[in-house]
Amino acid sequence: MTPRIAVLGSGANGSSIGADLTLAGVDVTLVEQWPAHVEAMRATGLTIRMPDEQLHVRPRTLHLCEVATLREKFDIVLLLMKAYDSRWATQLIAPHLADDGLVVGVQNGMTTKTIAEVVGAHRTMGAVIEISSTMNDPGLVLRHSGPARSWFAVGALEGGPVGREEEVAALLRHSGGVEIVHDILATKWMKLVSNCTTLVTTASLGLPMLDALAVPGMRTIMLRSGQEALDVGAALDHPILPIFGLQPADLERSDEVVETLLDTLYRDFVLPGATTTVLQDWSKSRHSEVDDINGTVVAEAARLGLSAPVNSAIVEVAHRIERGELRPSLEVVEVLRRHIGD
Ligand SMILES: NC(=O)C1=CN([C@@H]2O[C@H](COP(=O)(O)OP(=O)(O)OC[C@H]3O[C@@H](n4cnc5c(N)ncnc54)[C@H](OP(=O)(O)O)[C@@H]3O)[C@@H](O)[C@H]2O)C=CC1
Ligand SMILES: CC(C)(CO)C(=O)C(=O)O
Repeated sequence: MTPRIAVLGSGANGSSIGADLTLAGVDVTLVEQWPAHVEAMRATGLTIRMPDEQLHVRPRTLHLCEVATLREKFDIVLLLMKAYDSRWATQLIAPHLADDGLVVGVQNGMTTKTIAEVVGAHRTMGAVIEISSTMNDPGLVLRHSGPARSWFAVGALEGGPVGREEEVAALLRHSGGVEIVHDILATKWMKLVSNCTTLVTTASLGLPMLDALAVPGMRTIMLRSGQEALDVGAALDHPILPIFGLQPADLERSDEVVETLLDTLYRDFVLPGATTTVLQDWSKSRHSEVDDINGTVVAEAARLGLSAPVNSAIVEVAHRIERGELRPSLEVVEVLRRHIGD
């Protein structure tokens, strides 16, 4: 029987993957919380604009409130909501997941265990996603990195559905390169290191990623943030593993890991003018994934009796921005320095 697939959270990345699966003839349904986006996809279709090509598809769509009308169960749910929405989104879809179905957290942040707490480790698959994309208008995604420049990792937790990774990899391969990994938590932590380096740091200046990196003093703050995350990962016994298609030999020098990740991300995935998913949230007046990214490093450091002053400063600044006390701007470089104590 043809597997029934859902993309739960069809924002920038969910829509891109959903469009690729629709074009490939997969039985896929896009479930989405932004009413105007669902209505636009139903009325005129979904457009994915990439640097070298444009896709236009008519996907099957569901408003979140229509999930309750579903009769058949899904075999695989690709969860592409923001990390902070993982628990309730998994609870929402759980009654509509087949007994041997899988929920795959195709997100930033350490969401795999959260998903497993809801549907069980045996129905959970972890994933790392590297697609750079933006969605500002309903029905239209600007995908900066097409399938040839997108990368995923897929892996099961211990006690999870080991051996079924290929079912998920086969789907994601329509959207980019896929590696099956044996230590998904360590692989996701490596992505967290990259995210700590780039996401909230550059967004807090209100600039596209490339411009923010060029601001004097920023590269140092970014690398220090990533290094703290890497150090906390080491204290958690996470090995250094290659992501973004790198090889183990590329990360042999432990003092250069964060810089290599940063340079690889900027070289292979980020286009001029591209803003982070965090700045996209802020520009829509939504809160960001800061607590799932830098906040996770601070929390894990505290649990281990360590400190993470740079990530603490970044969390504090992001919370001030989200409370409306600070605007993302160049002045934030100084604010960050003061919080760090430089
Ligand atoms: N975007 C990127 O470049 C990258 C993102 N990621 C990660 O992928 C995951 C998904 O991110 P991404 O696709 O960017 O997230 P989006 O914010 O685009 O989408 C996530 C969910 O939020 C909803 N949403 C977004 N804006 C609004 C709005 N104005 N009102 C109501 N709902 C809204 C989305 O629907 P809709 O947007 O339709 O409203 C979707 O359901 C995250 O974990 C992210 O960190 C990883 C690599 C790169
Ligand atoms: C592409 C980028 C930097 C932009 O949001 C990102 O979100 C990621 O690498 O996870």
